Amino acid sequence: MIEVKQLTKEFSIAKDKKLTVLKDINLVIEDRDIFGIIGMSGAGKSTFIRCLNLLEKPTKGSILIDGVDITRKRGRQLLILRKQIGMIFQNFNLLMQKNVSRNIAFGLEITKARYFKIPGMSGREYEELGYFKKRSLKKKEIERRVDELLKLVDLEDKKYEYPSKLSGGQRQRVAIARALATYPSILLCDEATSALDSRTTESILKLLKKINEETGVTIVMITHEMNVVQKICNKVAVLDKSEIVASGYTKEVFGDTSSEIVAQLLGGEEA
Ligand SMILES: Nc1ncnc2c1ncn2[C@@H]1O[C@H](COP(=O)(O)OP(=O)(O)OP(=O)(O)O)[C@@H](O)[C@H]1O
Repeated sequence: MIEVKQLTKEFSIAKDKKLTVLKDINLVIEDRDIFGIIGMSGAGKSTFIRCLNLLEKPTKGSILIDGVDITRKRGRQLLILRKQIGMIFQNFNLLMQKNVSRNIAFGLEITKARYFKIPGMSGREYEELGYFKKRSLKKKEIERRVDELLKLVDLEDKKYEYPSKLSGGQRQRVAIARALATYPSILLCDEATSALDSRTTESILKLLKKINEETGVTIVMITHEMNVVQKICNKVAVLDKSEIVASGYTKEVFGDTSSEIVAQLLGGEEA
């Protein structure tokens, strides 16, 4: 569970001048939710999602993941916590000089085995596998995980292909596999389907839903595409001028005809 408490983010924009981008945000995202964050351009969506994995440091407030306040962690503890959060982006951010298999393996190769938290594995099993040791994963272990992920995202036939030879949808599948490689419990999606056509968007959403159901990963997505939220988000929060103005089950939030901002968003009047 993610609990966001009184989160405020200010940017210094000039001497003695601050811009408040997030103001006193309170939000609970439950395990296995597919949670959408929507709002007009400039509302603070990107800043919010970047605060969730501490790419931006909150000015005030706390972010608790399973009860642990990540804003207070430093060094090795922060590294371990960060492994619980994967992220995908609008422009995929793949390493163009590496093939699909190496892109997916990248996070596994640079992470010490003890930073992994494999779901369902007991302490004893970890010990037997040497997961408490300082070593990196063995080549064979990495290959096994890469193959598992290729199967999950349905790209087994592209294992040795380079990103330049892939379609946008295939690139996003590689990015999803890479983000999930270290067994995160949370996947953040930053406008993950905005660069894709409607058919490809559909197939990526289907994949995300399948992954959510099969692995139990919690998904938090920011998007300006209302149809995306309607298709897969069970819950949604509306950000308007730095504040959460509505949140709850998608059907209820979108069904609230008295909300001007919801009407604007659904009417496609996004700037
Ligand atoms: N590093 C920064 N320094 C100063 N201002 C910033 C910084 N990052 C974002 N902002 C400002 O914060 C506000 C919110 O930006 P943010 O990117 O979070 O909004 P958004 O809802 O994601 O918008 P969009 O949908 O257009 O991407 C904007 O006014 C933006 O200019």
